[in-house]
Amino acid sequence: MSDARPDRAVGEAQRDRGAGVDWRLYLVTDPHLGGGRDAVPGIAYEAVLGGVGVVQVRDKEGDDDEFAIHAVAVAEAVARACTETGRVVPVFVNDRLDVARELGLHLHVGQRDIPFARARSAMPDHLMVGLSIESDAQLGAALAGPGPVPDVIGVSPVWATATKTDTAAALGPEGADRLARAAHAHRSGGGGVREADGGVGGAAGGVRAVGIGGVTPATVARLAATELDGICVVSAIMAAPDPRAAAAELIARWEAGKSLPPKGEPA
Ligand SMILES: Cc1ncc(COP(=O)(O)OP(=O)(O)O)c(N)n1
Ligand SMILES: Cc1ncsc1CCOP(=O)(O)O
Ligand SMILES: [Mg+2]
Repeated sequence: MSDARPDRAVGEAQRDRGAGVDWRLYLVTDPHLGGGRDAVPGIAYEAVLGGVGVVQVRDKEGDDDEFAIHAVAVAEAVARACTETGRVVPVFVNDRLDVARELGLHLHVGQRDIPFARARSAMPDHLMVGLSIESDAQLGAALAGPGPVPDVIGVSPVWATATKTDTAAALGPEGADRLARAAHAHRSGGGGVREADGGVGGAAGGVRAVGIGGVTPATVARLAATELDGICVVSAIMAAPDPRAAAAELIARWEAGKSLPPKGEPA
């Protein structure tokens, strides 16, 4: 029997699947930058101990069976770190709908992957589906309704990056801020994907937004000054000599950036 659920009725509020998630620091894994597939679970474990709140398993090589074995290893490592820290860290699968469904993990899709609406309707209702957004037009289409909207958007790319070169043009922090504001302003059906809650990851309501592409310790502060709920990194953690320390530094810089007064206002 299929896990697919019918789309919610028009006018019905979408459930807030991302409530309670710490969106401030989202790790997307990469086997090459991490020193090979076998090294990735250990890096994800260390990264969660350092403060990563969301993990996405991304591996463009191998078939679905190989990917699934890899994703299970990463998810188990994240679960171990969660047991030790008492945190809850969701694990997303990049691109591969069938693997996400089979393993009961969340899914992230891009504009050139399976269409969001198809992914959403094929995924169990309790699991999140994230979507990459590269432009105002793409965000407008994603929020146009009346169907479900993404649980989180990856605003992509904020800056050009050597990690992924087949991207749209860089949005810059101003573009990322504009898209995050528009995502937060979205209210689905009967009241909103989430109400403004003031919790971890920002006080805004609407659809959550993380910024990806070229985020490093040197650029975090610039994004902390935007409406984004968090930052999303690959190389800043996967290629770091000490992934736990790298994650801790990124979170510390995000928090330090958040405590700075907005531009133009006195401290
Ligand atoms: C959180 C997040 N945002 C954006 C992306 C990029 O997705 P996509 O454009 O589909 O590119 P690939 O990662 O599949 O190469 C992402 N993975 N995660
Ligand atoms: C997966 C992805 N999607 C847009 S940019 C990117 C790669 C980001 O890598 P890095 O954090 O190393 O710049
Ligand atoms: Mg993709």
